[in-house]
Amino acid sequence: MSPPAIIAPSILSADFAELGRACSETMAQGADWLHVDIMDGHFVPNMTFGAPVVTKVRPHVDRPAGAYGRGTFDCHMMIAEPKRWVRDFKKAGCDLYCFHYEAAVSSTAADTPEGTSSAQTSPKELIRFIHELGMQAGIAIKPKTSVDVLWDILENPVAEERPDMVLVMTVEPGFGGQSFMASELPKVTALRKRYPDMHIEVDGGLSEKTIDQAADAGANVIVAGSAVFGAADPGEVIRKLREAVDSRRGKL
Ligand SMILES: O=C(CO)[C@@H](O)[C@H](O)COP(=O)(O)O
Ligand SMILES: [Fe+2]
Repeated sequence: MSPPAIIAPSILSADFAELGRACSETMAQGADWLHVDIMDGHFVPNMTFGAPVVTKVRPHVDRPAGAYGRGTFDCHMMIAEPKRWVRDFKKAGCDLYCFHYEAAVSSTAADTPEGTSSAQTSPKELIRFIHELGMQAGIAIKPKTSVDVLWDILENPVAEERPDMVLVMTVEPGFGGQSFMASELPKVTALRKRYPDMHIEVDGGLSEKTIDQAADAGANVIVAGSAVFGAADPGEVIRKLREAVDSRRGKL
């Protein structure tokens, strides 16, 4: 049976002037995780914030012990140098560090604040590093990236080098409020068929209108920004997203 629904509102659509309060309120309305979009203006044509903001927001949300518990900070790293920021985000309170496959395979040497090189890292080395620091590791793919790039990474016999979650983007990364791309769902279907127990996250354009398609394909971690933060009753939206996923468990 596929894992239960995890609803992860994207705080990109929250009021940044009230970020701590927005996070604690969303959790009280029934969210499981908080999805934290980190954008660097290079990997995507937009910027958000870095580890210092995560450090300040983190204490507003309780985090019970154990992986994937309520209050998990699911950091979606839309950044050109994913290896460079792993330590900072760990210190800031990130629980799940989800980097982009495209960034990992194309990142080039650069100096870190410690003066060491963050030269090109293979996805498996990056996953191992994230695990060594005690975080869960996710790997994300953009719409133009084939799901086929993931098979070798997922089939790695070394457990520490395998991701805990795959994120299939259902919009081009960079902005909230875009239209859902159903064209990406065959990737989810293929992943769910091979990996019944794995967390598969979808991100971009998820709402009460699009959740049925995503849930049918087998997604269980649902990111929703504008649909939750723009709703008159965010708790009701979270409840409906959860129900759509959980009602399909065991039928996929
Ligand atoms: O990563 C991203 C965008 O790049 C997302 O997490 C969006 O923030 C989701 O927003 P909605 O499409 O749900 O409004
Ligand atoms: Fe995201």
